[in-house]
Order: sequence, then structure tokens, then C-alpha cells
Amino acid sequence: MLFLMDLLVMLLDVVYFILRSCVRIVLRPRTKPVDGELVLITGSGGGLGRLFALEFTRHGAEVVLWDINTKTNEETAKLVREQGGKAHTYTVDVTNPEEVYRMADQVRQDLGRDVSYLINNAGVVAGERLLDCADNMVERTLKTNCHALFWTVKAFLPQMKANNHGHIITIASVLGLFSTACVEDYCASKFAAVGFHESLAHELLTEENVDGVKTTLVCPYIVDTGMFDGCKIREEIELILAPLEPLYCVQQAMNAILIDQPLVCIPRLTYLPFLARALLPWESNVVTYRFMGSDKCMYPFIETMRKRVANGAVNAA
Ligand SMILES: NC(=O)C1=CN([C@@H]2O[C@H](COP(=O)(O)OP(=O)(O)OC[C@H]3O[C@@H](n4cnc5c(N)ncnc54)[C@H](OP(=O)(O)O)[C@@H]3O)[C@@H](O)[C@H]2O)C=CC1
Ligand SMILES: CC1=C(/C=C/C(C)=C/C=C/C(C)=C/C=O)C(C)(C)CCC1
Repeated sequence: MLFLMDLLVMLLDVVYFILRSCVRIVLRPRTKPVDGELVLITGSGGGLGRLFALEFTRHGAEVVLWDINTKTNEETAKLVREQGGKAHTYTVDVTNPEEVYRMADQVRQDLGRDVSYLINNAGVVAGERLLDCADNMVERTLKTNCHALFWTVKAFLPQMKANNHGHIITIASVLGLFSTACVEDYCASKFAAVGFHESLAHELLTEENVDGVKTTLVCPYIVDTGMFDGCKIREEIELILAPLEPLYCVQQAMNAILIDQPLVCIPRLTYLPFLARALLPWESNVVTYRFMGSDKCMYPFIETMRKRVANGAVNAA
């Protein structure tokens, strides 16, 4: 009897949450304030990380900027300060656990308070086909996009739990939900990031007295930051699925964060290939990939990366 009651309650809950999600697409819930919060962003020296810093500043938060590149990180801090915000920069390689723990202690010591928002944004891609890719480049992708999440969360979650207040945001990718050819290192690392994030979210939901610690998984499609320059699908399909403007992407992610949304795919259309991967036979997905030009979409990207390496614009190893 108890089982049947539980089953009924669960089914009603399932229907309630489906309806609530549909209603929320039209009627956006009220956003939570972040003024005065301490927001730590990894990979803040450029691209989305820099824009997150500026958006959180616009909402009144104080930002802690972690990047491996001191110069570009200082430039982000300058932009934040020009907006009237408070920024604190640290040069950190997030792939090194000792460095992450040491710098987390340093932040606490310097600022005298706890980080309440952690944006795990730092990310890299090898940009080479598997058989041409140096082992250390594969390792770099996995360490940056996946292992680093363990180190930063271990460094900041204990205080969030103790305060029953915090928010952990993982910038993953649609390539953590479905894959394509020639980005094995990246897809493996982003699928792992999604797995890590979801397991953490479940863990927090099973624990007592930590309902104030929220999680948001952000999965964007191609964003025009330069990271995936050259990546291209069939032109006709690109008309409805163009690469995202970085600011649009960050604003959509911010909306999700500020309403405590657990997952956001940007744009919404990319929920479809995610569903197709789960529901359709493998071969059906293969033929849609071919039709949409998404089977070879990374070929021109890899060419672009090769040219950059040849010009000395990026390091091959
Ligand atoms: N651009 C895209 O199409 C998409 C990107 N994403 C994800 O969004 C996130 C941001 O990407 P995007 O802004 O485009 O990338 P960028 O390359 O523009 O920015 C990434 C930043 O992270 C820094 N970084 C790299 N390695 C480390 C490290 N070990 N420790 C600390 N900082 C590091 C980089 O420094 P440096 O420049 O010196 O290497 C850079 O400043 C990434 O996780 C990416 O995977 C998701 C979907 C699509
Ligand atoms: C595979 C695939 C597609 C193309 C996806 C691409 C090109 C994603 C690129 C994502 C990037 C660069 C993410 C970075 O983190 C479509 C056309 C959506 C639909 C069919 C399946």
C-alpha cells in the first residue's frame, strides 16, 4: 500500500515538474539577487569567463578571477573595475590540485570571507585528430575540463555546505551530451564533466541541511570566442543554428543561474539532438549527422588549429 502511495506521489511530482518547466519557458520566475556575493570564475582571462565576470559585476557581485594567464586576467580585472566593480586576480593552473587548494586558502585569507558562487569555466581543446594528437595534449584537455572540477569543488564546497549557501556552476558543452567526430579528447572530458556535475547535484539533494547549495549545468553550442574557429555545419542548417554570440550565451546562462535552473542547453534547439541520441537507433543519428553536415563539422576547425600552430599563434604541446 505504501509502495502504491509513493508511486502515485512520485508520478504526480513528475507531471508537476514537467508542467512547471513548460510554464517557466513563458513566465520566467523571479531571479535571485547576487549583489555582495563573492563569485569565483576560472578561465576568466578571456572568452566566456571574462563576460561572466562583467555580468556578475553588473549584478553587484564581487569577483575573484582565476586564470593561468596573468596578463589577460589583469585585463579582465581592469574592465571590471572600469564598471565600478571589485575584482581580485590570481594566477592559477586549475589542473594542479595543490595549487588550487593553496590559492583557495589564499583567497580566504586575503578577502576574509567565503566564495559563494563557483563558476568552473576554464576549458581547452587539443584541436587535433586522435592519431595525430600528442599524449600530453589529450591529458591537458582531461585535466583542465574534468579533473580541475574535482579540485575546485573540493576546495570551496565545504564552506558552502557549512554556510548552507552557495552555487556551483559547470560550464560544460552540448558536446558533453552528444558527440561528433575528431574531438575525442574534448567530448570525453565534457561527458565526464556532465557526469561529475550531475552526481554532485544528486549528492547535495540527498544530504540534510544543504538545500541552500544550488547547482547549474550549462551546455552551450558553438560560441564565437575563437576556441572553435572554423567548426562548421551545413549552410542551410546553420541558418537556424548559427554559432552563438558570446554575450548572448553568457546572458542565457546567467538567467538560468539566477533562477536556480539545474540544466540549460543554449540554444534550446540543442535539446533535440540530445534527445535523439537517447531515443533513436545509432544509425538514424548517423544519417541525420550526414544530412546536417555535423559528421565532418570539425574538419575545418582542425585545419584552422593546424594553421595557428604553424604560425606560432598557439602551442602544439
Ligand atoms: N567556445 C565555444 O564554442 C564553447 C566553449 N564552451 C566551454 O566554455 C568554456 C569557456 O570557453 P571559451 O571562453 O570559449 O574559451 P577561451 O579559450 O576563450 O577561454 C578559456 C580561458 O581558460 C583559461 N585556461 C586554460 N587552461 C587553464 C588552466 N589550466 N587554468 C586556468 N585557466 C585556464 C585560458 O587561458 P589561455 O588563453 O592562456 O589558455 C582562457 O583564458 C570552456 O569550458 C569551453 O569548453 C562550451 C561550449 C562551446
Ligand atoms: C553533432 C550534431 C550537431 C552539431 C553540433 C556541433 C557542431 C556542435 C559543436 C559544439 C561545440 C563546438 C561545443 C563546444 O563546446 C547538430 C547540427 C546540432 C545536430 C545533429 C548533431
